[in-house]
Amino acid sequence: MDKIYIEGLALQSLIGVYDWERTAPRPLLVDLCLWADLRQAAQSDKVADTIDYAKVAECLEQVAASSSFELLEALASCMLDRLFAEFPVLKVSLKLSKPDILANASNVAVKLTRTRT
Ligand SMILES: Nc1nc2c(c(=O)[nH]1)N=C([C@H](O)[C@@H](O)CO)CN2
Repeated sequence: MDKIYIEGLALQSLIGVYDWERTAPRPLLVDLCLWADLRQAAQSDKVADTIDYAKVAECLEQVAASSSFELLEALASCMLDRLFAEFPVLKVSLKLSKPDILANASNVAVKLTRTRT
């Protein structure tokens, strides 16, 4: 199956379990793989025949900016729900990273993979 990738998408969201995290939006990173049938776009060379990755990025930015979850898992799940609702994707794998939050780690992340039911 064909795939579209977005890697290192920088977003901001109010997210975290603890009070000290909930005073200001925090930088997050998204790595995304979308499974879709890209044969028509490959043939036509028209953006209207594919999933526009710029529109996908806008969608994720909007979800992140307008939400205030505690857990990365919850925000990632909300993002997947929006992607399935707004784009003809067959399967999505989304890694959501929260860099520089743990003293002795450069990054923490969750990765969710879902197939359209
Ligand atoms: N599995 C998770 N564990 C934790 C999360 C999370 O989102 N998923 N979040 C936190 C805190 O908000 C963290 O960012 C700061 O300690 C802790 N564990």
